[in-house]
Amino acid sequence: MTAPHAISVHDIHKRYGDRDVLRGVSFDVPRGQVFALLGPNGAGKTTLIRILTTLIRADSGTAHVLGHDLAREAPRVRELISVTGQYASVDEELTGLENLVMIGRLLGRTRSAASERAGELLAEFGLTDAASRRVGHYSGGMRRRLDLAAGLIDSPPVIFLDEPTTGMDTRSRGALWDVVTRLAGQGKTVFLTTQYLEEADVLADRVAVLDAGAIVASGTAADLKRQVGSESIELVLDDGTTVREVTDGDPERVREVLNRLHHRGRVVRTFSVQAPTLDDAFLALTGHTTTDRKLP
Ligand SMILES: Nc1ncnc2c1ncn2[C@@H]1O[C@H](COP(=O)(O)OP(=O)(O)OP(=O)(O)O)[C@@H](O)[C@H]1O
Repeated sequence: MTAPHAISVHDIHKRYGDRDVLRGVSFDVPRGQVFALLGPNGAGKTTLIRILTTLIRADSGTAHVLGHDLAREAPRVRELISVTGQYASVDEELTGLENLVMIGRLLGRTRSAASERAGELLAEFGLTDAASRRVGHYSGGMRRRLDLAAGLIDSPPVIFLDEPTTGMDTRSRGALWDVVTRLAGQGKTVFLTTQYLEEADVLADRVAVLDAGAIVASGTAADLKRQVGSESIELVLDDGTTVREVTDGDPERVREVLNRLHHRGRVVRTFSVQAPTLDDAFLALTGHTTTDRKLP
């Protein structure tokens, strides 16, 4: 028998009132991979994480973590996972070190074992210098890293991160990306949700795109980018309107866009070349942008 996948999701449905938030979601995450669920606000990402971490139940469908059925073996699943949400859950009144020691003690470690593990994690997450500072004085990025460290005291094999870098500046985002890369290097399976195409591209072995509760595309980031195109141009016209087009680095396609605007008598004020955004991906994959479609 082959070893079960780290995460296996089959035909999950979830409805709130008359709103179908998840509409038959299925995918597998092999062990030791980083999997990114990419989608805009309200797509259903947090709802799916809450289901997979046993906080809420799906209306129908099945899901397994390392072969354990979420519906029948929730306590076992909880031993195998850690989950870090969008809001830090550590105590602001305590120092970083005190927070981790306290959680270690709650998990049944002796004081010296808890301190030792806390020291290891603080070092691993670049927080040693801030160990004896109160968390209330940490930056958002430092808190998020401490929060993630708090979930890793017992070194669970499967790690869920809900939008781990939303609202972070570029430096904190880079620091968190390093942490995720290191966890993957240790053989952990990481499931993360994100609104950033670039984040999925940098971190994930496989990406699934969630749109209004359904997976509309999945594959490697390279597969996805092939469908989306590698480059877009953004033009601001003299009346202030913005035009974006995927051009894939092809000068001919840039010329076509400029000619078209010229024939329509439009004057281009500025011109920039950009990597595709989540909006470009959505437009290419679904025919609509992230904002022009509401849930059914
Ligand atoms: N407990 C709830 N009761 C009713 N509706 C809910 C509940 N939780 C989520 N929803 C709705 O389900 C939809 C999906 O929400 P969800 O939080 O899963 O999206 P998301 O992709 O994580 O977005 P975000 O990036 O905003 O967290 C939203 O329209 C939300 O309003």
